[in-house]
Amino acid sequence: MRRNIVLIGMMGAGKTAIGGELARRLRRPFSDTDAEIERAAAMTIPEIFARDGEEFFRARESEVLGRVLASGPGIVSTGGGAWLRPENRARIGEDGVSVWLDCDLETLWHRVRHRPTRPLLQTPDPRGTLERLLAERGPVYALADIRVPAQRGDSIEQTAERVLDAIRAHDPAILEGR
Ligand SMILES: Nc1ncnc2c1ncn2[C@@H]1O[C@H](COP(=O)(O)OP(=O)(O)OP(=O)(O)O)[C@@H](O)[C@H]1O
Ligand SMILES: O=C(O)C1=C[C@@H](O)[C@@H](O)[C@H](O)C1
Ligand SMILES: [Mg+2]
Repeated sequence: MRRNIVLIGMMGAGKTAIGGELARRLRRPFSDTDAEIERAAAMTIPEIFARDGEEFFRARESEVLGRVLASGPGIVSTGGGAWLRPENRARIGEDGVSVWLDCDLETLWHRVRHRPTRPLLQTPDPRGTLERLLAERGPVYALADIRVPAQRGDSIEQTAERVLDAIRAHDPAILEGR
Protein backbone atom coordinates (compact mmCIF):
# COMPACT_ATOMS: atom_id res chain seq x y z
CA MET A 1 0.00 0.00 0.00
CA ARG A 2 1.37 3.39 -0.96
CA ARG A 3 -0.27 5.98 1.23
CA ASN A 4 1.33 9.31 0.46
CA ILE A 5 0.10 12.27 2.50
CA VAL A 6 -0.74 14.95 -0.04
CA LEU A 7 -1.27 18.56 1.02
CA ILE A 8 -3.54 20.71 -1.11
CA GLY A 9 -4.94 24.23 -0.83
CA MET A 10 -4.41 27.84 -1.75
CA MET A 11 -1.08 29.55 -2.24
CA GLY A 12 0.09 30.64 1.19
CA ALA A 13 -1.98 28.04 3.07
CA GLY A 14 1.26 26.47 4.28
CA LYS A 15 1.53 23.32 2.14
CA THR A 16 5.30 23.66 1.81
CA ALA A 17 5.88 24.74 5.42
CA ILE A 18 3.58 22.12 6.99
CA GLY A 19 4.72 19.40 4.58
CA GLY A 20 8.34 19.84 5.67
CA GLU A 21 7.31 19.68 9.33
CA LEU A 22 5.27 16.50 8.77
CA ALA A 23 8.15 14.85 6.93
CA ARG A 24 10.52 15.60 9.82
CA ARG A 25 8.08 14.27 12.38
CA LEU A 26 7.19 11.12 10.48
CA ARG A 27 10.71 10.63 9.10
CA ARG A 28 9.35 10.22 5.62
CA PRO A 29 10.64 11.73 2.38
CA PHE A 30 9.30 15.16 1.46
CA SER A 31 8.51 16.33 -2.07
CA ASP A 32 7.25 19.73 -3.09
CA THR A 33 5.93 19.67 -6.66
CA ASP A 34 6.72 23.36 -7.26
CA ALA A 35 10.34 22.82 -6.17
CA GLU A 36 10.63 19.65 -8.28
CA ILE A 37 9.33 21.46 -11.36
CA GLU A 38 11.80 24.30 -10.80
CA ARG A 39 14.67 21.89 -10.36
CA ALA A 40 13.83 19.85 -13.46
CA ALA A 41 13.43 22.98 -15.60
CA ALA A 42 16.32 24.84 -14.00
CA MET A 43 13.99 27.84 -13.99
CA THR A 44 11.81 29.53 -11.38
CA ILE A 45 8.02 29.26 -11.59
CA PRO A 46 7.64 32.90 -12.70
CA GLU A 47 10.20 32.24 -15.43
CA ILE A 48 8.33 29.11 -16.60
CA PHE A 49 5.01 30.98 -16.69
CA ALA A 50 6.59 33.91 -18.55
CA ARG A 51 8.44 31.82 -21.11
CA ASP A 52 6.18 28.80 -21.67
CA GLY A 53 2.81 29.77 -20.20
CA GLU A 54 0.49 28.30 -17.58
CA GLU A 55 -0.63 25.29 -19.65
CA PHE A 56 2.97 24.16 -20.04
CA PHE A 57 3.47 24.55 -16.29
CA ARG A 58 0.31 22.52 -15.57
CA ALA A 59 1.51 19.69 -17.81
CA ARG A 60 4.88 19.58 -16.00
CA GLU A 61 3.00 19.68 -12.68
CA SER A 62 0.93 16.59 -13.56
CA GLU A 63 4.07 14.71 -14.64
CA VAL A 64 5.98 15.61 -11.50
CA LEU A 65 3.01 14.76 -9.29
CA GLY A 66 2.71 11.30 -10.86
CA ARG A 67 6.40 10.68 -10.38
CA VAL A 68 6.57 11.71 -6.72
CA LEU A 69 3.43 9.76 -5.84
CA ALA A 70 4.90 6.64 -7.44
CA SER A 71 8.07 6.98 -5.39
CA GLY A 72 6.17 7.18 -2.06
CA PRO A 73 5.08 6.72 0.60
CA GLY A 74 6.10 10.24 1.46
CA ILE A 75 4.76 13.69 2.18
CA VAL A 76 3.83 15.59 -0.97
CA SER A 77 3.16 19.33 -0.99
CA THR A 78 1.41 20.35 -4.18
CA GLY A 79 1.14 23.72 -5.88
CA GLY A 80 -2.09 25.62 -5.28
CA GLY A 81 -3.57 24.69 -8.65
CA ALA A 82 -2.62 21.01 -8.80
CA TRP A 83 -5.79 19.69 -7.17
CA LEU A 84 -8.00 21.51 -9.68
CA ARG A 85 -7.20 19.11 -12.53
CA PRO A 86 -9.44 16.03 -12.38
CA GLU A 87 -6.60 13.78 -13.57
CA ASN A 88 -4.43 14.96 -10.68
CA ARG A 89 -7.22 14.36 -8.17
CA ALA A 90 -7.68 10.85 -9.51
CA ARG A 91 -3.95 10.16 -9.36
CA ILE A 92 -3.73 11.44 -5.77
CA GLY A 93 -6.73 9.29 -4.84
CA GLU A 94 -5.00 6.17 -6.14
CA ASP A 95 -1.85 6.64 -4.13
CA GLY A 96 -2.53 8.87 -1.21
CA VAL A 97 -4.74 10.68 1.23
CA SER A 98 -5.53 14.30 0.36
CA VAL A 99 -5.41 16.92 3.11
CA TRP A 100 -6.82 20.38 2.43
CA LEU A 101 -5.17 23.14 4.46
CA ASP A 102 -8.16 25.45 4.68
CA CYS A 103 -7.00 28.98 5.31
CA ASP A 104 -8.96 32.25 5.37
CA LEU A 105 -8.42 35.11 2.93
CA GLU A 106 -6.85 37.51 5.45
CA THR A 107 -4.22 34.99 6.50
CA LEU A 108 -3.46 34.04 2.90
CA TRP A 109 -3.11 37.66 1.87
CA HIS A 110 -0.90 38.45 4.85
CA ARG A 111 1.45 35.64 3.78
CA VAL A 112 1.60 36.14 0.03
CA ARG A 113 1.35 39.89 -0.47
CA HIS A 114 5.06 40.67 -0.34
CA ARG A 115 6.16 37.66 -2.37
CA PRO A 116 6.54 38.09 -6.11
CA THR A 117 6.82 34.30 -6.61
CA ARG A 118 3.18 33.64 -7.53
CA PRO A 119 2.57 34.56 -11.16
CA LEU A 120 -1.21 34.29 -10.84
CA LEU A 121 -1.11 37.24 -8.43
CA GLN A 122 0.72 39.55 -10.83
CA THR A 123 -2.48 41.50 -11.53
CA PRO A 124 -3.52 45.11 -10.89
CA ASP A 125 -5.57 43.93 -7.89
CA PRO A 126 -3.76 40.93 -6.38
CA ARG A 127 -5.91 40.83 -3.25
CA GLY A 128 -9.07 40.76 -5.36
CA THR A 129 -7.53 38.03 -7.50
CA LEU A 130 -6.69 35.98 -4.42
CA GLU A 131 -10.26 36.42 -3.16
CA ARG A 132 -11.71 35.30 -6.50
CA LEU A 133 -9.40 32.27 -6.69
CA LEU A 134 -10.35 31.28 -3.14
CA ALA A 135 -14.07 31.55 -3.95
CA GLU A 136 -13.70 29.56 -7.18
CA ARG A 137 -11.44 26.90 -5.78
CA GLY A 138 -12.98 26.40 -2.33
CA PRO A 139 -15.64 23.93 -3.49
CA VAL A 140 -13.02 21.90 -5.37
CA TYR A 141 -10.58 21.83 -2.45
CA ALA A 142 -13.53 20.63 -0.34
CA LEU A 143 -13.44 17.36 -2.31
CA ALA A 144 -10.28 16.39 -0.36
CA ASP A 145 -10.40 13.38 1.98
CA ILE A 146 -9.56 15.52 5.00
CA ARG A 147 -9.96 19.23 5.81
CA VAL A 148 -7.75 20.90 8.38
CA PRO A 149 -8.29 24.53 9.38
CA ALA A 150 -4.99 26.40 9.04
CA GLN A 151 -5.35 29.84 10.57
CA ARG A 152 -2.96 32.64 11.28
CA GLY A 153 -3.02 32.18 15.06
CA ASP A 154 -1.64 28.65 14.83
CA SER A 155 2.05 27.86 14.61
CA ILE A 156 3.42 25.53 11.94
CA GLU A 157 3.88 22.92 14.69
CA GLN A 158 0.27 23.26 15.87
CA THR A 159 -1.11 22.90 12.36
CA ALA A 160 1.13 19.89 11.70
CA GLU A 161 -0.23 18.34 14.91
CA ARG A 162 -3.79 18.98 13.72
CA VAL A 163 -3.01 17.31 10.41
CA LEU A 164 -1.67 14.24 12.20
CA ASP A 165 -4.72 14.09 14.48
CA ALA A 166 -7.04 14.36 11.48
CA ILE A 167 -5.21 11.62 9.58
CA ARG A 168 -5.28 9.38 12.64
CA ALA A 169 -9.04 9.89 12.90
CA HIS A 170 -9.51 9.23 9.17
CA ASP A 171 -7.35 6.09 8.91
CA PRO A 172 -4.65 5.33 11.49
CA ALA A 173 -2.96 2.85 9.12
CA ILE A 174 -1.65 5.81 7.08
CA LEU A 175 0.67 6.73 9.95
CA GLU A 176 1.80 3.20 10.66
CA GLY A 177 4.78 2.96 8.37
CA ARG A 178 5.05 1.28 5.04
N1 LIG B 1 0.96 28.51 11.05
C1 LIG B 1 1.53 28.58 9.87
N2 LIG B 1 1.27 27.62 8.97
C2 LIG B 1 1.82 27.69 7.74
N3 LIG B 1 2.66 28.64 7.33
C3 LIG B 1 2.96 29.61 8.20
C4 LIG B 1 2.42 29.61 9.49
N4 LIG B 1 2.87 30.69 10.11
C5 LIG B 1 3.68 31.32 9.24
N5 LIG B 1 3.75 30.66 8.09
C6 LIG B 1 4.52 31.10 6.91
O1 LIG B 1 3.59 31.32 5.86
C7 LIG B 1 4.15 30.92 4.63
C8 LIG B 1 3.27 29.81 4.06
O2 LIG B 1 3.67 29.64 2.78
P1 LIG B 1 3.93 28.25 2.06
O3 LIG B 1 4.97 28.55 1.02
O4 LIG B 1 4.19 27.14 3.01
O5 LIG B 1 2.51 28.08 1.39
P2 LIG B 1 2.10 27.11 0.21
O6 LIG B 1 0.75 26.60 0.59
O7 LIG B 1 3.17 26.12 -0.01
O8 LIG B 1 1.94 28.10 -1.05
P3 LIG B 1 2.18 27.81 -2.64
O9 LIG B 1 0.92 27.17 -3.16
O10 LIG B 1 2.37 29.16 -3.24
O11 LIG B 1 3.37 26.91 -2.75
C9 LIG B 1 5.57 30.44 4.93
O12 LIG B 1 6.46 31.50 4.76
C10 LIG B 1 5.48 30.04 6.38
O13 LIG B 1 6.72 30.09 7.05
O1 LIG C 1 -2.35 28.49 -6.92
C1 LIG C 1 -1.72 28.29 -7.99
O2 LIG C 1 -2.30 28.09 -9.08
C2 LIG C 1 -0.26 28.26 -7.94
C3 LIG C 1 0.37 28.09 -6.72
C4 LIG C 1 1.82 27.89 -6.58
O3 LIG C 1 2.05 26.85 -5.63
C5 LIG C 1 2.49 27.54 -7.92
O4 LIG C 1 2.22 26.20 -8.27
C6 LIG C 1 2.03 28.46 -9.00
O5 LIG C 1 2.40 29.77 -8.62
C7 LIG C 1 0.50 28.37 -9.20
MG1 LIG D 1 4.32 25.62 -1.65
